[in-house]
Amino acid sequence: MTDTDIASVEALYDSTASSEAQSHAFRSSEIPVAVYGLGKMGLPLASVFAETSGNITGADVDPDVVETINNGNCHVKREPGLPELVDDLVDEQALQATTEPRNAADDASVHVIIVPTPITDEKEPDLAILDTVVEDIGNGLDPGDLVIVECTVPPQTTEKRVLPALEDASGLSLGDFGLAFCPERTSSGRALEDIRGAYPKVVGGVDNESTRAASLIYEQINEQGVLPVSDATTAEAVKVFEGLYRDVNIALANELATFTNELGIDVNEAIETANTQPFCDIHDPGPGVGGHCIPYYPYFLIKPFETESPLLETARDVNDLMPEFTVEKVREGLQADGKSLEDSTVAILGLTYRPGVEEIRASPSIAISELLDASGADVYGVDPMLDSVEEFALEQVPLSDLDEFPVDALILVTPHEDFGDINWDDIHRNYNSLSVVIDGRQTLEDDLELCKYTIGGGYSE
Ligand SMILES: NC(=O)c1ccc[n+]([C@@H]2O[C@H](COP(=O)([O-])OP(=O)(O)OC[C@H]3O[C@@H](n4cnc5c(N)ncnc54)[C@H](O)[C@@H]3O)[C@@H](O)[C@H]2O)c1
Ligand SMILES: CC(=O)N[C@@H]1[C@@H](OP(=O)(O)OP(=O)(O)OC[C@H]2O[C@@H](n3ccc(=O)[nH]c3=O)[C@H](O)[C@@H]2O)O[C@H](CO)[C@@H](O)[C@@H]1O
Repeated sequence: MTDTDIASVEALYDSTASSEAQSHAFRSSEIPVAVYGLGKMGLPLASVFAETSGNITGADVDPDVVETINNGNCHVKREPGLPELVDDLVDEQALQATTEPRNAADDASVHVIIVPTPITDEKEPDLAILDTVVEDIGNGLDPGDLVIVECTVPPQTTEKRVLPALEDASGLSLGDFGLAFCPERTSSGRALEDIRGAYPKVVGGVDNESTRAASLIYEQINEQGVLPVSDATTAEAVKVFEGLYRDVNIALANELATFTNELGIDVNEAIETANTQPFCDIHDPGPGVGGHCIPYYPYFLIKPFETESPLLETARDVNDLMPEFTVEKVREGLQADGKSLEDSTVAILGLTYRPGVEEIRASPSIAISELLDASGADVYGVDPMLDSVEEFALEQVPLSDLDEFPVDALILVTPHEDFGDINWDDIHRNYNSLSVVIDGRQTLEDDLELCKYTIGGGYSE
C-alpha cells in the first residue's frame, strides 16, 4: 500500500484506492461519518462507528440529546456498556453531536440514517422525518459520498424515494455517489453486542459499487461480517419480513391463548412442549404487542402495495384485541368476587411496551388503561422507568404507595426487573380488597395465595 494510495482516500464510493487502503483510511479517521438520529438505536450505532473509525458526527434535532452527548453523558437507558463508551469516545473526540444535520452532511462522506419511521393515525407509513434528513444530506452531498439507510422502511423506499430525492437535492446522479439499505436488526438492551456482531450485517446497494463500499465499512464494524443481498429492496424486505414473522407468530400464540378456558388446559404448557420440536417456534401470548417496530412494520406492506395481505391484517387484529381480552379477564375475576368493574380500582404494573425499555409507543398498557377508564374503574399505573404518563388514562403511583389504595385488581402487563422484588404474600395480606391478579407475561409463581389469571395459562387453582 503506497503513501499515495492512503493519502488519496477521503471517500469510499468509486474509490480507485485498494480495498486495503480504503479500510485503513476508514479505521484511521480519514473518512468523516455522520449518523443522523441519536436515539435508542442511533447512539449505540454512532458509538460503535466511532470506536472503529474515530471520526463520527452524530446529528439530532433534539438539543437536549446533543448537549447530553457532548457532555460525555448517555440519555439511552439500560444499554450495557453504552454510558462508559460514550464518555470515552467524546473525551477522545471520536464522537461529537450537533443539532445541525445539514452541517454534518457538508462535512461527511459517509451518511448513516437511523431516525424514526413511524406510522400515521391512519396506519400509513410516515416517512416525513426520513425525507427531512435525506434533504439535508442531499444538500451536502459530494461525489464519492455513500448514503446508508439503517432505519426500517417499506420495501422500495431506498430506490424509489431516497435515491431521486438525493439526486434532486444534490444535482448529482447515482454513480457519482452511492446508496445502500443496511437494516438495524438489534434490540434495545443488547444494542452494542448486536451492532458489534451478534449476527452478520445485511447490505443491499442500489448498485454494485454501493454494496461493495457499504460492505467494506460493515466488515470493519461487525465481527460476523456482512450478508450482501441482490439490491436495496431485498435488504428492506429482509428487515420487514423479520418483523412480520414475529407479529404473525405472536398473533398465533395469542389466539391459542384464548382457547385456554374452553380446552381446560394450560395453553402455555402446551406451547412450551410443542416448541421442543425443532420446527416449532410458537411465541408467547400476552396482553398486546407494543413498540414502534413490530406493530408498525406490517403496515409497511399492507398500505403501500396493492397485493392483498389478509394474514398480516388478521394478525394485527388478533394482537390489537389482546388489551380487550385482558380487560375482560379483569371483569370476569371481579364478577367472580361479586364486584363490578365500574365500581372497582385497578392497578397496571408496567406501562412501557416491554421490560427495561423506556418506550411507550403502542404499549398495551395504553389501550388497557383506556378500556378500564371507559368502563368507569379507577385506574392507577406503576412504572419505574416513566416520569410522565400523560398518554395513559390513569394516575401514576409509586409501587411503594400502591397498598394505600383499595386495589381490587392488579394487571402485570410489563414485568420490569424492579417488580421482581414484589413480595406477593405481602400483597395478599396487605391488599385485602384484591380479588384478582392478571399475569400478562407468565411471570408470577403458580403457588400464590390469591386468585390469578395467566394469559395462556388460565386461572390458578
Ligand atoms: N428501537 C429498536 O429496538 C429498533 C431496532 C431496530 C431498528 N429500529 C429502527 O431504528 C429507527 C430509529 O429507532 P429508535 O428506537 O432509535 O428511535 P428513537 O425514537 O429512540 O430515536 C430517534 C432519534 O431521532 C431523532 N430525530 C428525529 N428527527 C430527526 C431529524 N430530522 N434529524 C436527526 N435526528 C432526528 C430524535 O430526536 C431521536 O433522538 C426506526 O426506524 C426503527 O424502526 C429500532
Ligand atoms: C424480529 C425481531 O425479533 N425484532 C426485534 C423487535 O424488538 P422489539 O424491541 O420491538 O421487541 P419485541 O421483543 O419484538 O416485542 C414487541 C412486543 O411484542 C410483545 N411480545 C414479544 C414476543 C412474544 O413472544 N410475545 C409478545 O407479546 C412484547 O411484549 C412487546 O410488547 O423489533 C426490533 C426492531 O425491528 C428488532 O431489531 C428486534 O430484533
